[in-house]
Amino acid sequence: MPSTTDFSSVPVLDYSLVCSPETRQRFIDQLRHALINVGFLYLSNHSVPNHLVDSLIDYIPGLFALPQEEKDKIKMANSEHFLGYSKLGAELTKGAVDYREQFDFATKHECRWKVGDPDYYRIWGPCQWPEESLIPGFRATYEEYLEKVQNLSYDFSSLISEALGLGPGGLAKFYDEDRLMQHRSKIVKYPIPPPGANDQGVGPHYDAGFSTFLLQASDHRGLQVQNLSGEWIDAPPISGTFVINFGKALEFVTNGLARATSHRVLSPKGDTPRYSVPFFQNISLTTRLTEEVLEFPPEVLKLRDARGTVGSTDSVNFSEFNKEPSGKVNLIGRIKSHPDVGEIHYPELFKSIFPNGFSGKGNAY
Ligand SMILES: O=C(O)CCC(=O)C(=O)O
Ligand SMILES: [Fe+2]
Repeated sequence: MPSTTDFSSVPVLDYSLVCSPETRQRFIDQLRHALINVGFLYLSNHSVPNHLVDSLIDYIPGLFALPQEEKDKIKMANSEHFLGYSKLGAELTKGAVDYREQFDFATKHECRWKVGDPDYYRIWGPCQWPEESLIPGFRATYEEYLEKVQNLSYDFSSLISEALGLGPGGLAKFYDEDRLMQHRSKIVKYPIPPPGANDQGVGPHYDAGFSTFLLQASDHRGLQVQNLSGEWIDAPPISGTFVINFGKALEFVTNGLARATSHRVLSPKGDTPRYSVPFFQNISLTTRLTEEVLEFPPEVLKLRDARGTVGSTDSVNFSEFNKEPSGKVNLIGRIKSHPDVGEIHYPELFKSIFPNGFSGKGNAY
């Protein structure tokens, strides 16, 4: 049954409340509500400088306007780390084609894999960048942006932990030292679909990790999130904010206290494309979530019970968290989203996921 705490809009939280001892608790209370009952929030007055966000946004149309052969030089199929360019229609959600074009990037990282290590150690590694002379300054701007969002994501993780009654360091054990961590981000273009085509920008899905920091980089509606009764609620762009949502890993380790909320993007209407830049905060590759039990105060658990059960959604999920290390779960997710890349770089795992080869339809994410 849907509960009375069901939401009809996504709450906006003002990060500046955290800075003052008089208002900090108000922020924590709002965050607790968003974590348990919504799974999504907007964050205003955040710590990533506006000028950096604006510079990144300014680069985006030019990035997609690079000559097709330059984009193809850095195609994702080159990369065992699933980093690089995916042309329109190359990605699947639940077996259906997403109508978007994108570049997957990530924070700086040296791949840790060596012979004998598990295959999922190879999922993180260096990015493929477009030729500097064709888009001067883009790489440095985006790298600086990623570093700033990464810092915000760690600060925010402490706030999540506090909001759930674990104290500020309660989630620290899920991250390795910086050298061993990588967080992913991508720059996405949702073009206007041809007349008569369906409007799946990206189909309903959950994110995998702890939290996602989404920059809506153009003034288009399209992002929608599913509430407890299954209705799709709009999350339109609000200038100066990030949309933050929580992923399956956080839901899993908090025993359902934090919600991973299903979301989707409808293709834009009008005559200009929609752009967005999600940042996915990862957790340690080697963590096995079933081995990490967290203890929550009873008053926090009561709030989860008051929420009631979450109705079924038509989202895909990351059900393997109950048996595999986090890196392996992510690798399986990447292969399902990008089967062509998976088949090249992880042929054995690809075969176990798609025993009859990939038909273009079926059980993909
Ligand atoms: O483009 C957006 O607004 C959201 C994208 C998204 O949910 C994702 O890539 O996981
Ligand atoms: Fe998402």
